[in-house]
This record gives sequence, structure tokens and C-alpha cells, in this order.
Amino acid sequence: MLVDAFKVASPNVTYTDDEIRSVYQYDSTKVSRTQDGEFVVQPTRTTYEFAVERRVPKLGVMLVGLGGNNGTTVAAGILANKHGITWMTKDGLRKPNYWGSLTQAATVRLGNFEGEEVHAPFKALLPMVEPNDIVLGGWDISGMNMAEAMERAAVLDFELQKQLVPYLKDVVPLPGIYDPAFIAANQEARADSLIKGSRQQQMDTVRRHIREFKAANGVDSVVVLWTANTERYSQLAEGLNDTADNLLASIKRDEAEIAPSTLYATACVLEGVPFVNGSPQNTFVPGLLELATARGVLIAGDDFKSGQTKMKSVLVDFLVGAGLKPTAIVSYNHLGNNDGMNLSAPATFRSKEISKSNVVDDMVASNSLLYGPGEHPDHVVVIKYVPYVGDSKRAMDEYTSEIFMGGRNTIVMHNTCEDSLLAAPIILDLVLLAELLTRVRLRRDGEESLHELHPVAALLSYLTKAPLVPQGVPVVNALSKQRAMLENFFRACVGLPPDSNMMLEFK
Ligand SMILES: NC(=O)c1ccc[n+]([C@@H]2O[C@H](COP(=O)([O-])OP(=O)(O)OC[C@H]3O[C@@H](n4cnc5c(N)ncnc54)[C@H](O)[C@@H]3O)[C@@H](O)[C@H]2O)c1
Ligand SMILES: O=P([O-])([O-])O[C@@H]1[C@@H](O)[C@H](O)[C@@H](O)[C@H](O)[C@@H]1O
Repeated sequence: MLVDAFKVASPNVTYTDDEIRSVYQYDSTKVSRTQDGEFVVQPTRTTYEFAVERRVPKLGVMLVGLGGNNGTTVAAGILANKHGITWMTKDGLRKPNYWGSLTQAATVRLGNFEGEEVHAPFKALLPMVEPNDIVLGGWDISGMNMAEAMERAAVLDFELQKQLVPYLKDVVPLPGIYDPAFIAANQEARADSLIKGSRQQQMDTVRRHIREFKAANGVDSVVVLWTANTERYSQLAEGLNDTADNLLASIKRDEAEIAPSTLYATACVLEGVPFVNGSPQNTFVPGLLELATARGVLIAGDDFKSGQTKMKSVLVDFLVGAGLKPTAIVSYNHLGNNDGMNLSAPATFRSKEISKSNVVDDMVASNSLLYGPGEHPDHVVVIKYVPYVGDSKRAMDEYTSEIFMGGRNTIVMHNTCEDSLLAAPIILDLVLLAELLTRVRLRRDGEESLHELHPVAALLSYLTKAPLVPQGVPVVNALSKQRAMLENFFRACVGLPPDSNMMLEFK
């Protein structure tokens, strides 16, 4: 049974016109070691108070890379859903949906009603913006209008594209900050709509664009998300980008090593606008992390987890969790879109190789019964550019594991990932959840007053390959744990316990 909406009946949950307030008992553990070296685990219970603002804002979303495959697919998807556009294909009539979005198309278990399992849409847990209501804008270094850019992307059925042209043909992304030193040289041909001037002037222009977009559309808040090309890593250096002051001074000095993505992100932090990085480059240099934290502006990233890596974060979790020992992981894929062309350059590929490789680290580290100190599986990532396949990425993986008594198991997988059709709903989840998290306040027992979450939004880990977390916080990549972290946090905000899956009432 699916219920569209529900209320929690509990003395610990209060619904006012403005807020949902809950008092939540957070159960965890404390591990300690006695003087004779024995480990002791002590259950702990900490009282938290949560407050979630119920008023959902009129949300503006500005995509960096709006004219790309992902950007045009997000724009097309919102329009098709908003206007109920259907289209005919050789397989019959197609209707718009938000499948692939955790918030819009996934459910959570509420319990059991007269012997029937009851679920609700994930988005029913807390008040959030409806994607159809998003006001979309953004930047692109390509000045092509969105209708032609959608055709260039060649992601969507043409019968659908035809119906969307009237909505998109007069929409041209704002010019973008282009620095050929950070993306592949093969991107130069499309870089014809640029923000001129020094890095300071470019950043100031982006800040002005954000303010003008907000005013022109009458939106209450804005979230900016990077879905532009993958950049090479920026060098980290003392005096350059190691502190907030040094980063701002470096931008003022027009330092060449400050990447466009860091300029957009710094502009957002200075405007108090959340910034999400959907690509693998190290946009969030230490100085920017310090600036965002000091100003309490939400930042999140890195690199959408959409297909091949998402599957890896499930399969390796299953293998290691089952006591099987992955010893070799080979992840190959080829794709033919502009992202693939940009990644054909060694420096930009390296950014992606890092984010796609580190995703198993936490799972391997969780089981030293299998892996000795410093031991880890052979792990290879290969990406090739094959224009013919376009956005339809072909991922081929081989997982070899050691099993009982010297045995070996090999899993081979072919996974056709329609990259933008998988990424677009993830982009929507990222911006909807980023906005929602800015309306959450919490207070741990002993703290004086309610305060916002840490600006580095580790809760969005489920949606990224390389989760950005506050310093000292463990990185979790296992998909099931990431989903549980997000769902259980939302459940706590409405006073519901985690779903323990014990189902003791039936035992
Ligand atoms: N499944 C996925 O599609 C997926 C998954 C994870 C990460 N990503 C990342 O998302 C990003 C976008 O993917 P895509 O397939 O849409 O690529 P794309 O090349 O089609 O789109 C990127 C767009 O960004 C524009 N651009 C580049 N640099 C810019 C800048 N500095 N300012 C403004 N615009 C700029 C380009 O002109 C292009 O239109 C890539 O970095 C990719 O690695 C994609
Ligand atoms: O499918 P996934 O592993 O999440 O990630 C994808 C990579 O496999 C692909 O090679 C790359 O071009 C995309 O940008 C995306 O990063």
C-alpha cells in the first residue's frame, strides 16, 4: 500500500503552521578500551531537537553547464512533466516521469496496516520543492540556444524534442567563465559565449547574474549546481588557496591557478547561495571550505554517482559484507558525448579516475578479516571516447573475488548507462535536498539553541561518487548506508525511528 501523505502521532512531534518540531532519541554506541586492553562497547542515547521550516520557497536553480547534455535534459524533463507532454515512439506512447529520482520516485517503509506493508514517497517525509515548480537558468560557455543544445545533446526522443522546441528556442544560457587551462583543448570550439575580464571581474559578474536571476524571477532562494565539464585538479598551495583570505586575495590578484569552478563556487558562497559540484575536480579548495564554513553556506559534491560507480558501490558492499574478498576490479567504459570528449584528455580523465577509484575505500577498510594492513583490490578505471555511442555509455566491469578454500569468483557485467537520463534526476535530487537542508535546524542535548547543519552537506553522499564531508568525518560510499543515512535523518526530523528491518512483531 502506498500513502501519499502522513502525519506522525507522537508526543515528541509538533506540527505548527511554520515548523515541524521533533524531539528525537538518537541511539548509538561508544567504544572504549579498558586498562587491560579489553574493548568495551556502550550503548548511548542522546536527545536531539529538530525543527524543519514547513514553508517551501519558490526555488531558482542555476546550472553551470546549462547547455550541456545533462543541463538540457534537466530542462526538458521539467518542462515535459510540468506541461504533461507525451510522445509517441516505436514502442508506443511515452509519458513524462521523474524515474531515477530518489525523492520523486522512491519510497520509504512506514510500517504495517492490517497485515499490509505501508510505504510513502520519499518526498512525503519532509516538505520539499516540487521539481515542476523550479525556475531554471544558468550559464554555459556555448551560446547555443537550449532547443538547439538539446538537439546537439541527442539524448531525448525526437518526437519529444519537437514539442519542447517552442519552450526552449528563445532560452540562451548566460555566458560562462572559460579557462582552457582547466578543460580539454577540444572544448575550445564551443567556447563562444564568455564572461570577459579578470578572475575578480568574472566572479563579480557571476554574483551579479545570481542577484539579477533572483530578482527577475521573483524566487525566494537559489541553488547553483555545477554540471559543466570536468576540470583538471587545481594545485593546492600555501598562500594561494589554503585559507579563505588567501583564496580571495588570489582571485583579486588574478592568479592563473584559480579554476572557473572555484570562481563560481566562491561567488555563490559570497552570495549565500548553496553550491553543488557534480563533477570530480577539487573545486572546494581548502580556502573555499573555510569560507563556506565561516559563512554557513551549504556546499556539496563531488561528481554525480549515476551508473557504473553506483553499481560498484552496491556490488563491493555486497561482496565484502558477505565475507567474500574482491581482489581485482576492472571498470571500463566508453561513451561518445561531449563529456567523453572532454575526458579524453589525460588531465581531466585523472580527475574522474580518482573519483571512480576511491569509491571502494570505506568498504575495504571495514573488513580487516579479508584485507591486511594497506592491502586493497587491484582497481583499474578506463574511459574511452567512442563518438558513435553518444550519451549511451557502455560500462563493462569485471569483479574477481577470492572465496572459500582458495576458490575464485568472477562477476562480469555489461551496463548500458544512458548517462544524462541517469544524471538528470540525480541533479534534481541534489538541488531539492540542498534547498531542504537549509530549512533544517537542530540542537543536541546540552547545546543552548537550535542551529543549522554543518555547511558541508555530507547527507548528500548517496548522490555523489566522492562525498564531500567535514574534516574528520568518515567518508561512506556504500550505497545502502548512504541511503539509510539520508532516510533515517529525515525520519528523525519527523520523530520516526530508523527502519531496523527487524520486523520483530512478526517473529
Ligand atoms: N551520468 C553523467 O552524465 C555524469 C555522471 C557524473 C558526472 N558527470 C559530470 O557532469 C558534467 C556534465 O556532463 P554532461 O554529459 O552534461 O557534459 P556536457 O559536456 O554535455 O555538458 C557540459 C556543459 O558545460 C559547458 N561548460 C564547460 N565549462 C564551462 C564553464 N566553465 N562555465 C559554463 N559552462 C561550461 C559546456 O559548454 C557544456 O555545454 C561533466 O563534468 C561530467 O563528468 C556526468
Ligand atoms: O556511471 P558513473 O561511474 O557514475 O560515472 C560516469 C562515468 O562512468 C563516465 O565515464 C563519465 O563520463 C561520466 O561523467 C560519469 O562520471
